[in-house]
Amino acid sequence: MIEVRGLTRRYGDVLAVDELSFTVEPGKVTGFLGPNGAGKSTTMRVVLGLDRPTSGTALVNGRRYAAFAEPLREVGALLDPGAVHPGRTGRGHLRVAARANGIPRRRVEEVIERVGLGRASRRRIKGYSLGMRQRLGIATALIGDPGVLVFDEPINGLDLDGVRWIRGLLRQLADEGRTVLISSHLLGEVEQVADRLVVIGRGRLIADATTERIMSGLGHVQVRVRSPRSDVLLTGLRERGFEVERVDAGELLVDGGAAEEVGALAHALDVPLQHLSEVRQSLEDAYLELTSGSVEYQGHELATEGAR
Ligand SMILES: Nc1ncnc2c1ncn2[C@@H]1O[C@H](COP(=O)(O)OP(=O)(O)OP(=O)(O)O)[C@@H](O)[C@H]1O
Repeated sequence: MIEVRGLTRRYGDVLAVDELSFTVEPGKVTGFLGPNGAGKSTTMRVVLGLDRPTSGTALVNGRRYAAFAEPLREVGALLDPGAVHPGRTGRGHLRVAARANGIPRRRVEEVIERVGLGRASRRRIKGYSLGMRQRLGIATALIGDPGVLVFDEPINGLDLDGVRWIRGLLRQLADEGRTVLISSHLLGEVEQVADRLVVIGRGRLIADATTERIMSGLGHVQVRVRSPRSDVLLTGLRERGFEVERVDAGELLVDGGAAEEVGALAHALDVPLQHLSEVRQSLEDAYLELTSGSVEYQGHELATEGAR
């Protein structure tokens, strides 16, 4: 389990993380979402003991990272897959990591197998593709068989095969009862694999709930309607509290209702319709709007879920 409580991190004038609190539970994949600069990496670095909080705490299994005598056995991290010695082979890199942490050498072969690095593990890292570097980074994270995993942007930049593979692996790791936290700046990357989402913007918590709940709160629906008597319909809709925008002489865009309601009202007013449809804003657009802070987007619906 990871518990972030009232975490604040300032860099001079920049408030990178602002009073952030959330919990990452075992047995689930939790997506940590927010646009570039939202504070995800900073939060993860504090969790991993690589940065100090200005105030607040970040605990792994109830303790600060620095308190662990053998941290790789508690928490595995993928932060920067480029930060490896390019002249070493993948296997050599894993052996160094194992030796430095008192981990038996057989684990090296086990993790090579698990991430599907195979024969590539005998080649020098400088010749690795991004996907292979990512697999090596994950193998390194898994070497101590930790119960908690923290992966910063593990899906970013992978090809379709790589994305499928990593989603499958994340699911397995959670099903084994591990705590899995993955960051991303794209909703589309994590919506399929994450059970829960913690969404942040400008260092602050925006939403913390199941993926299903957050997805159903996103995506703004409008009704597009065309009628030769659109002025009558416009008046009728406004009288009933709908927000209506006139697109042109015959076409209206209606907020806050479903197509059936608009159709039923048109029928009641004896207004003929030439077109009636629902238009849903793309989820990615809705998410960007939510995180940009430009709109208070269904704030209550998306607020932190009490019951888990
Ligand atoms: N060492 C640092 N010194 C100064 N400012 C920093 C430092 N690290 C991060 N920041 C700033 O803190 C803010 C949050 O950055 P952070 O990297 O945590 O965001 P992020 O959500 O991980 O974004 P990205 O997806 O781009 O990695 C940004 O404004 C960033 O410029």
